[in-house]
Amino acid sequence: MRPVPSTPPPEGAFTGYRELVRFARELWRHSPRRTAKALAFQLLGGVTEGVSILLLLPILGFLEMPAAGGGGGAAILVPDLWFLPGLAGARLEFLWVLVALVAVLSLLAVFNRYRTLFVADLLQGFVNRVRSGLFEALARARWSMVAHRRAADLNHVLTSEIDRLQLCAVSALALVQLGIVQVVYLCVSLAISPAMTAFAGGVGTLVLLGLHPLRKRAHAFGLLLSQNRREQYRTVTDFLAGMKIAKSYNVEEVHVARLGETLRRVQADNLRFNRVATLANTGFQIGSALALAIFIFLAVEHVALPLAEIVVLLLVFMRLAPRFMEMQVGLQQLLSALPAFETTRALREEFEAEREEGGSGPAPALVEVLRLRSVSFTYPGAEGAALTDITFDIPRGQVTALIGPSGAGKSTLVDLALGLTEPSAGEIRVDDEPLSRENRRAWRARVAYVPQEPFLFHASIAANLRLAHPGATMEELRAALSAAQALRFVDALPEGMETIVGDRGTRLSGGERQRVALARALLRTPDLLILDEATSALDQENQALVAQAIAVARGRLTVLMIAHSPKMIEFADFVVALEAGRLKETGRFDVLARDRHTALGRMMEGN
Ligand SMILES: Nc1ncnc2c1ncn2[C@@H]1O[C@H](COP(=O)(O)OP(=O)(O)OP(=O)(O)O)[C@@H](O)[C@H]1O
Repeated sequence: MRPVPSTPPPEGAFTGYRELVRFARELWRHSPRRTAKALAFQLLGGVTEGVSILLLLPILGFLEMPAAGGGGGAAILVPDLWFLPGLAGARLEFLWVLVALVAVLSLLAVFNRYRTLFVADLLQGFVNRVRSGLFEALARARWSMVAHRRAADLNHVLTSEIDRLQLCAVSALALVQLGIVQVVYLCVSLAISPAMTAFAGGVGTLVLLGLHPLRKRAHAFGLLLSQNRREQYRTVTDFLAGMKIAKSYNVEEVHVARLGETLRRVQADNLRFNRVATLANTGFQIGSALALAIFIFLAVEHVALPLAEIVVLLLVFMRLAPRFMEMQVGLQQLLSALPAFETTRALREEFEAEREEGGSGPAPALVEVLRLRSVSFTYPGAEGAALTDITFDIPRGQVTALIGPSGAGKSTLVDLALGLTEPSAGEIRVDDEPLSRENRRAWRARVAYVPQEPFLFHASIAANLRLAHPGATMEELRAALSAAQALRFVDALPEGMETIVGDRGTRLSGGERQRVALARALLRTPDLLILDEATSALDQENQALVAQAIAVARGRLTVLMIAHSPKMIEFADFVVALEAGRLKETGRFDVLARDRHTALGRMMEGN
């Protein structure tokens, strides 16, 4: 199938050079001392590479004057050049010159190896720092800021986009060295013939300036590449997350086709970009061949330089010309990778602006009651409020059941009580202390949460439990498992507590996962235990057992649980019923359940 290129990103002002400056500043800030050392190495590398060509001068001089000095064996005369003061006309043993050449080039090779290792380590450190900086900013950002982002997009920036930064940094340092080598070559060639140097330098500079539109295209291509890669990540992540569903519906091919389409688009974009880039390269090669011919003509016919100097100038020119092209290619490469830096930087700034404060101060302690007062909440970008004017109390040591139809706002309310999000209006108070930006993180340390679909890490059951309490003893782990009605099944596993639960806990059944997650929450001995339909995957018998476990802890444990089944609701002390984001009724379970005019009463009666 013929690849179809993507629609280019909307034409905006070219920002590539500004980004380049920002990138250079960021690289410098990473480690000024080591970056300065790397630049010094590049300088030294550039100078030595440039100067090594000077060694050719005496050898070429020998070619021109082999018999100079007569009968003295293989010796050469040093030509009269300003950068070899006092040596003009001196006799040098040919063999020694060759030895010096080998020695210098060997030293250069050793130095280059050291420099390569140093620069690679510096750049890896830089990339690591950017990656961990972004990861940290993401980890510390407020939940509401992170929740609406697609995991695939974050994964894309944290992995693929940041990997492209390495290319940015390598290209930037290579450009610095290229620039230095270029200057050295220009100096060498200036010493030999200022006129010819002006000619070569002028042609190169004009070509570089003329190729600006191509650099602009490279930058636009970089933006496209970011878009395409993000699409690839979305396709792959969606497929992996829903592989079971895809297989059960026999729609694997849809995902394969979607990825294929993205990959073909990437290929088409690359082809389109490479066509333009290589066209410039070809043009440049033809142009430089033409310039070279003019150069030789001028050197021979008008400037009448000696043969050795013409040969050196030719060498210099033939090294200078492709380097202008290399500079262009390097700049293109850098500009096409720079959008990755911009994406990373912008995302990090966004997260840092939404950094969650607090956490180090004392957490508000739940002594008597958690109060919700006129709480409303609207999701960012949503038209209507998910919760409106909710007021009720969650008394300490009691079990409060949150009930209501799907979409009533139960999970939204749980996120607020958990301190993950903040009310758009109204407030939540732990006793008399309002939950605020400053203490919300610290409050979460006192809350344990068991979600609808509990997440277990790919580790042992013991390691998963110790996330909640790293220093817990084996006895404490067993007690928590026992309270969550999970000890019996864990003991029956061949490796018991050391059993690895698989990716996201897939080696356990849904009910087993929920009970391990409940044990993890209990291990924390929280002020508030929040269960988001945490018993939904349990059978009747286990539901009753968990309900019993929670009932036993009544008085010690404050529980807020989203519940649907009457089995779970009936052991609650208080019930809060929501409907369409509003409080429908609230009160003691026994009072509401007895009243046929209440939603709970009708629900329990129908049971
Ligand atoms: N991230 C979100 N962005 C925008 N709207 C949302 C978001 N999450 C939930 N909503 C909306 O807020 C309302 C309440 O949703 P919520 O998940 O709290 O309901 P729920 O009572 O927990 O439902 P269920 O019992 O089905 O889980 C719904 O109308 C839902 O569409």
